[in-house]
Amino acid sequence: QLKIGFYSETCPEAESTVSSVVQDAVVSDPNLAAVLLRLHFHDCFVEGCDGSILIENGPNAEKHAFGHQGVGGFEVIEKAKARLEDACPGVVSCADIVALAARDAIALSNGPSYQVPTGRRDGEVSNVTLADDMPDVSDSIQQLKTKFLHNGLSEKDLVLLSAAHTIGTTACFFMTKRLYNFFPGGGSDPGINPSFLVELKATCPQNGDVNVRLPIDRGSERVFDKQILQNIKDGFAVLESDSRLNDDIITNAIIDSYLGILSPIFGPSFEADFVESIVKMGHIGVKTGQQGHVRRLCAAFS
Ligand code: HEM
Ligand SMILES: [Ca+2]
Ligand SMILES: [Ca+2]
Repeated sequence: QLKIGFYSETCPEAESTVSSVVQDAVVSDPNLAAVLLRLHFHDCFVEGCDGSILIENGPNAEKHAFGHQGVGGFEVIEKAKARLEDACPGVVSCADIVALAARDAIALSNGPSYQVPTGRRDGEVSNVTLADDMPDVSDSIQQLKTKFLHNGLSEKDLVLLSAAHTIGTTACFFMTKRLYNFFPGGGSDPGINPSFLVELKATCPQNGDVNVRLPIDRGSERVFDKQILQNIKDGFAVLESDSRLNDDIITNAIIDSYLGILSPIFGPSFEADFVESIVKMGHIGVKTGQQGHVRRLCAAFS
């Protein structure tokens, strides 16, 4: 139902406007690339890619859900929306702006460029309980697979989309359990490479400041590349959920396929397959045609 260039007649400058707003934002704060990419994931996984996460309708708004902890980039989306309301009022949906911004963020991080099918309409619900099934860092590999499958995404999509952690940072908040309380009696995740464990504990000491941030892809936090997969394989994953991809023969083999371990010459392309997966993610539960509406302000239903 979505199509590439949906706005080519109704708002020809739609995509270039989003690109220029995202570019300005990332130049002034490089980490916004990661933030915008994450925002697209969190939007799509709750009620579909419909801008539901952008709504600010009080303490029970979806955006305040625990599962959305740390999500941001709202001001960038709202700025692009304001420019587009000036240029072509009531035409470009907030849901599409989120999807386009994620694409631009990847390109600005030296990742693959791709075309985004557009034509999403904005959703009309927002409730904190709707995000209860968001994937969690502490989920088992089985839970992660199930949550992705519920959104029409395969094990391969799970691996490729988790590799979005090739850019960005996490707060120590998400590390505490993994470093100090992994088992009921305490202790750390045995999946962490011992030399890395020392490093992680130094950055996130027990009872330390949980707001301290560290790169998720060790040594490559600003570049969109497949280093994250090598790090995961070697026990250098920072996020617990990424490390869980090692726990399963299928996801393990998928990681290996991109690292050229199974077939050094004829292996699949990480970049090309990532693009396929993120475009697929961008189709989750989309509203098109007469469904939903196009908001005037991304944070409000009207
Ligand atoms: C598989 C399930 C996933 C889990 C459990 C998960 C969890 C997390 C957590 C806990 C953080 C740190 C947040 C913070 O401290 O601010 C994070 C960051 C991030 N996630 Fe995920 N994530 C998952 C999948 C994805 C997917 C599918 C994408 C995009 C396609 C994505 C993109 C990102 C990005 C880019 C960041 C860095 C954000 C920043 O620098 O502020 N994640 N994720
Ligand atoms: Ca949504
Ligand atoms: Ca990287």
